[in-house]
Amino acid sequence: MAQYTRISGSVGLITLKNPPVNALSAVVRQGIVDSVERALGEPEVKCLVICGQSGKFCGGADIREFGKKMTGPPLIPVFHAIEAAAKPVVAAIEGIALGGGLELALGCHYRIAHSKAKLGLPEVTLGLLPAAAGSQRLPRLIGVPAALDLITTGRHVTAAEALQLGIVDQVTDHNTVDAAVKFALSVAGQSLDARRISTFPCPRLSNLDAVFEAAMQKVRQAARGAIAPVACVQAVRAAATLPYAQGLEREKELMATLFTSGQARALQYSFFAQRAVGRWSMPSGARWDTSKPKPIRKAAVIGLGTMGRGITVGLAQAGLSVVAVETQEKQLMEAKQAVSGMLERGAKKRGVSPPLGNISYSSNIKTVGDVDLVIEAVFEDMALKKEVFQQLSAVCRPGTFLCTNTSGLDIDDLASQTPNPELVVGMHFFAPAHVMKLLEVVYGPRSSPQAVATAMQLGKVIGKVSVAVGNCQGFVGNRMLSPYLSQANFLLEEGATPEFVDQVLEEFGFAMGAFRMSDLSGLDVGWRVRKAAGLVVPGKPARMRQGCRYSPLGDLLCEQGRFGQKTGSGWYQYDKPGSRVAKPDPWLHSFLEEYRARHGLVARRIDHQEVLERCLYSLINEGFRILEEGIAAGPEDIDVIYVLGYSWPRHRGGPMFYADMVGLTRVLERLEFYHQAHPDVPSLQPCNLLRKLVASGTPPIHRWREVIKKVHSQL
Ligand SMILES: CCCCCCC[C@H](O)CC(=O)SCCNC(=O)CCNC(=O)[C@H](O)C(C)(C)COP(=O)([O-])OP(=O)([O-])OC[C@H]1O[C@@H](n2cnc3c(N)ncnc32)[C@H](O)[C@@H]1OP(=O)([O-])[O-]
Ligand SMILES: NC(=O)c1ccc[n+]([C@@H]2O[C@H](COP(=O)([O-])OP(=O)(O)OC[C@H]3O[C@@H](n4cnc5c(N)ncnc54)[C@H](O)[C@@H]3O)[C@@H](O)[C@H]2O)c1
Repeated sequence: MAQYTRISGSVGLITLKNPPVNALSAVVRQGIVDSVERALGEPEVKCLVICGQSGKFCGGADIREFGKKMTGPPLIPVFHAIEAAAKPVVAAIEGIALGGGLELALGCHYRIAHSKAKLGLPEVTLGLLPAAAGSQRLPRLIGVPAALDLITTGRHVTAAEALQLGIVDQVTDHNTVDAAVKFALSVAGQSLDARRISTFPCPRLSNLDAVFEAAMQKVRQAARGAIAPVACVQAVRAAATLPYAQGLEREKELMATLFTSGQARALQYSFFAQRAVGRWSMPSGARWDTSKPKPIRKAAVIGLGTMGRGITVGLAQAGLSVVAVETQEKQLMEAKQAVSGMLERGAKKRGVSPPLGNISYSSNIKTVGDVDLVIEAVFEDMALKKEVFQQLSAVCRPGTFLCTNTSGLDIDDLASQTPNPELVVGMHFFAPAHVMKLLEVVYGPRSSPQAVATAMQLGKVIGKVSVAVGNCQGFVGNRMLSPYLSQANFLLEEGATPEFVDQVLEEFGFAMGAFRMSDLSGLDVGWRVRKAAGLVVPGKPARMRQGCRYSPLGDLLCEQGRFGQKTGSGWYQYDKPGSRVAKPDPWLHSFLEEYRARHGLVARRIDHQEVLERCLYSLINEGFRILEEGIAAGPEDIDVIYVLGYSWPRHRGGPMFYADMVGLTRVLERLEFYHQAHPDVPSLQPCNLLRKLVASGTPPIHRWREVIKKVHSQL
């Protein structure tokens, strides 16, 4: 609702009330209409202030209303009525003014923001554009280049930047509503002619075509097939080239296409999924709302290689004390330098001082005796990790949580090295650990709910989206990647090239195809894992292992010292070791031809559809297995992991959402088809849960949990 009160006799105060973010639901919109009408009708009222309750101005349109039948007054006429008012209307912006919230403020005559407020038009991140006249008013207020930046990226700006850009008129450190009331009284009675943004001409640009061409090129490159950023550029172009009323028509037209698009559905699903994963549960029945985390003030990181350094930076930046341990003196010195550099660069960007003093470095594991939680990040070697866990158990005080950053080793096996296995969980970060948003929190059968809650909470403190998952080889993300990569390899054996497979996957929206990604992460990583699993055995018949089809292509490349970017060659060639520009490699093509000839394989023409279906559907099938086994609680968990950790295109929601969009019947049919053609590839055999979902009438994704529950109760 919107509450109307009178302040100091002559100020009408409208307070938006719709927790948690005062979104503009039908009731709130109606409340604004009624309150504005009332205030304008009261002769004693000289000016109006609009604010939001609980220190939040407004989070925009109510996203939960999208997709339902629209009721209540539409936003544009509401904002026009405010702008047309003969009494000054001032927006008092505390906390947030996002999307429709900022558009509401732009409809007001003045805007006063608290210094801690964040403003922005993030509609593009939901597959939309600011269609309550935001795309038309903002360029008129701050000019085309700045408006293009804000609208196409959806980034939030601070109050200070908003003031600099001209979005707000004043910033205050004090009570914003008081400041707005005072301000409103000071301008009451003055002409409002120069305050109605819709009447402003859009600031002229001499190089208009060039600016829009550059903007379009930029969004097309970054968007990887997303349609909303393109529509945002088109809408701003309309503001720059058309009168306001016609610009609004164009905005409406563009929004109509976006509003019902699959991409908008996917992005909005993704928005809610990222919030839903915080409400985790374990098969034991333990849940986020019944498990209390322990506060973590001091943490230790063991092993300061690629991952340990990033984790140390993340913890220190969040204000925690960190003991950083590395046994190799040379590595320790290098790590100290690298960590300090990362902290300094990060601090410079944010205009704060680097928290260098939060970290103490040591080569002695005994220095971690007084920490609350340890994150181990030594080499991916079970024997070494077990030794480290035994040492930790001896030196840490009772109750210290012991976490491992292993990429996929058995958490339970590690926990068994300690007298308190309930304190052990996986905290699986993604490289670079201080940048990537995803954290897989892995619980073993003996991990306590408090250990899970603590790791989830710590993830939140350091700015991650944490997803709780069960213990299995590779956990959720890497486990699903395995059949995807296998299919990519099989396709090469059957006639494709790395360039073609990558092109198809990149056109789908991945930042990198399977082979470019493998070259970046290092082919030796998987090789080591396969060796440890007994799959790389010289002299064994090549294309079968443990009764299943196996492609030794990656192993053969590693035997040649081709580890990817780091060695200057892998699936592609690079100018020099460490170079990032992948070029097709004629050597690799002849190597593939020789390989096929040696194994009696005849290269055939493979089309886009086959590449996409075999890579994606095998990955999705593994996702269904993970749900069936209860390793992930719901499809949202898997989708968040893939969007945030594996560059799955956000506008496609995630693998499980994509399966829902394609249609489960179709996914099942195609898997059956491919499995028939490749009976020695078990990952193509449709899993039971997928069959059950299809058999139960292919319910939409938000109802899968009901079927999953039934499957679990039958186990
Ligand atoms: C043809 C039709 C024409 C339409 C006209 C277009 C109008 C306009 O241009 C479109 C929009 O405004 S589009 C909108 C543009 N606005 C945006 O894109 C802003 C989106 N919101 C955010 O970015 C963040 O939530 C905040 C930064 C606001 C708060 O962050 P934080 O403090 O970390 O908190 P948190 O954990 O993130 O959220 C807490 C709870 O609030 C919930 N909720 C939040 N916003 C909601 C909303 N608008 N609605 C509903 N619910 C919303 C959220 O789901 C969660 O509840 P859950 O039960 O746990 O799921
Ligand atoms: N690199 C990635 O992309 C990535 C991503 C997620 C998880 N992981 C996992 O994180 C862990 C670390 O990987 P990384 O890539 O940072 O490895 P890395 O080789 O870069 O670093 C490992 C570090 O551990 C140190 N170390 C070894 N034994 C030690 C001991 N007993 N005490 C203290 N330090 C010791 C080594 O000197 C080295 O500096 C592995 O388990 C890996 O699987 C890696």
